[in-house]
Amino acid sequence: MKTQLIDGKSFASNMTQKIALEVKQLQQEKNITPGLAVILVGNDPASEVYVRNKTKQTHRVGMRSFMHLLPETTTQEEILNLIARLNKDPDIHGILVQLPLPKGLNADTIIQAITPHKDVDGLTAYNTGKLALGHKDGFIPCTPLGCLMLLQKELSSLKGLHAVIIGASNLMGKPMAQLLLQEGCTVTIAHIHTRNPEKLARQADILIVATGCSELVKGSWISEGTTIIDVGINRITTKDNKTKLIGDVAFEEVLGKAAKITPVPGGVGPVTIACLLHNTLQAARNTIK
Ligand SMILES: Nc1nc2c(c(=O)[nH]1)N[C@@H](CN(C=O)c1ccc(C(=O)N[C@@H](CCC(=O)O)C(=O)O)cc1)CN2
Ligand SMILES: [Mg+2]
Repeated sequence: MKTQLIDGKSFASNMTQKIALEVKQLQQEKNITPGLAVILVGNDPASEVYVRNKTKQTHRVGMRSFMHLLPETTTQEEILNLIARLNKDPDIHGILVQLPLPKGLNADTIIQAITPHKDVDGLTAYNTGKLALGHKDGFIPCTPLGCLMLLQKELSSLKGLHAVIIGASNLMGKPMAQLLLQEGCTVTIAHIHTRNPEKLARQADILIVATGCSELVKGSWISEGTTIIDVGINRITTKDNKTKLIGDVAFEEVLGKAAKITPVPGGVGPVTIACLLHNTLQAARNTIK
């Protein structure tokens, strides 16, 4: 079987082109320019790359970007005060706190301080509850939303398919399960305590991997014809001292077995950012009376 690559980069580029047109229309018709505030605390190099990409894409679609780069020593109270100000600022339609936060800060308390109608990461209890109830008017976390869009494009129907998700985080695994359940998939979530995850993976029509463990999923875990969404982005140093990005799936080993797979880089990552812009546009539109 020839494994087809799922091109997230071009999917994201199509999405952002459409969003840019819609931003222009919103400005012309309603005099509203969507504004996104991003809070980055500390100097995590990967987070710095993602936040830079977010800013670049925000400008590219014609939105305003408000960057808050805070030192590692910033206190919980200072971050909560900043969020309280951003919650009230009418120029800001979306607020996100880049994760992970430095040790000593309580990420949950900080995220829950974001007003739900500006929570474009979809991580507050309000938006999590909306998703669980199947309400369509909440914000859906960007990575699982992107994965769903890619699956809908690649597969004619998701109904009845067995989706196995490896990883149960609030950012990815849990919302992904809710979304696929609503699409009519039979969903299995595997996590750190799951026995024999390879056995579950072999039963998957769709396998979604978001663990942060480089190449955890081996070729022997994959049955012929599975569609794989690899959410992992792991930076490794090669023997010749170069940095390389690899996924949570041993890519070379699954070629020839999987029907389709998202590459790393160029798979899920770019679509995550496009979904952030999609949610920010929605947040701005929601302010129209
Ligand atoms: N508050 C949030 N924090 C984090 C999220 C999130 O959705 N909200 N997700 C990830 C990081 N992330 C976005 O924030 C993200 C990761 C990777 C990419 C991306 O475009 N990756 C490229 C490679 C880029 C590179 O490292 O060179 C690719 O896969 O092709 C976008 C967004 C954790 N934190
Ligand atoms: Mg990718």
